[in-house]
Amino acid sequence: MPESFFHQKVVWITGASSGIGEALALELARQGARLVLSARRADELQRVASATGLAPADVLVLPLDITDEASMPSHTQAVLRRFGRIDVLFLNAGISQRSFVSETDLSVYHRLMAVNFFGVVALAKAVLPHFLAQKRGQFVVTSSVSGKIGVKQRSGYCASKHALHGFFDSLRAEVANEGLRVTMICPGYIRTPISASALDASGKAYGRFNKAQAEGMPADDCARRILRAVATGREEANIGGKELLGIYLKRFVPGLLSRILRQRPIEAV
Ligand SMILES: NC(=O)c1ccc[n+]([C@@H]2O[C@H](COP(=O)([O-])OP(=O)(O)OC[C@H]3O[C@@H](n4cnc5c(N)ncnc54)[C@H](O)[C@@H]3O)[C@@H](O)[C@H]2O)c1
Repeated sequence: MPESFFHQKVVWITGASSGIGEALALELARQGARLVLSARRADELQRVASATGLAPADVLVLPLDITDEASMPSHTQAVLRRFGRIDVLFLNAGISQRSFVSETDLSVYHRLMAVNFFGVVALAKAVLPHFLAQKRGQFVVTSSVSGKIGVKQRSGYCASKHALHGFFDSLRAEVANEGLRVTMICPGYIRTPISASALDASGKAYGRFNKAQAEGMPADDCARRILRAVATGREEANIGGKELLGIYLKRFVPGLLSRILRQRPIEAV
C-alpha cells in the first residue's frame, strides 16, 4: 500500500476512544494524517490524541454521541471550520449485543439501531454535501462478519450491521460518478473490549470480555489492514481469522452454514 495515501489527509474517526478506532488513530497518525477523534468520552479521546504524538494543530478532539442525530451537521461544521475539508470519514462507533430474541426487550433493538445504523446514517448525511461539493471523499464503514450472517444472541446487532450494507451499497451506486467512494469493512473477531459494553436482554452492559475477542486479531493489525483496503479503493474487505469462512459458506453453501450455526454452542460466540 502506498503509505503516502493518508499523508496530510483530514480523517474523521468515530469510536476513536477505544479498540479499532483507537488503533486506526494511532496508525493514521504514523502515516501522516490529520485527525478528528470522536466518541462520547472527552478524557479518553484526549488520551488517544496524546498517544498519537500529533501536534495540537493536527488533531481535533470532538466529543459526540452518535445517537444525537440533530447535532451531526453542527459537528461537521466544527470540523470544516478547523481543517477546511474532510477527506475520509471512518464510521466506526458501535455497540454489540448478548441476548436471545425471546428474552430481549424491544428497547434494546431500538438502541442498537440508533447507535449502529441511524447515528451512522445521520453523520454520513451531514458530511455528504461537503463530499459532493468537493467532488471527492471516502466513507469507510465498520460493519462486521455479522453484517453478512446472522448468529445466536446477536439478532439486533446483526440486523443493524446488515442494514448498513443496504444503505451504503445504495449510496455507493448514487455517488460513484461524483468521485465519492464507499468502503465496507467486515471484521471477524478483533481483540477489543466490545463485548464488555454489549447490551444484555434488558439493555444493561454485558460487562464481560468474551474469549473469541480476547483470542482475536490484535486491533493494530486490523487497523493496518483496514487502511490498506481504503488506500487501494476496495469496496469491501473482510478482516479476521477463520471465522471469515462463514461469509464464503453463506454465499456458496448457505444450508451447510445454517446447520453449523444451529449447532454452535453459545460459549463459542
Ligand atoms: N471487536 C470485534 O470483534 C468487532 C468485530 C466486528 C465489527 N466490530 C465493529 O467495530 C467497531 C468498533 O468496535 P470495537 O471492537 O473497537 O469496540 P470498542 O467498544 O472498543 O469501540 C467502540 C467505540 O464506539 C464508541 N461508541 C459507542 N457508542 C457510541 C455513541 N453512542 N456515540 C459515540 N461513540 C460511541 C465507543 O465509545 C468506542 O469508542 C464497531 O462498529 C463494532 O461493531 C468489532
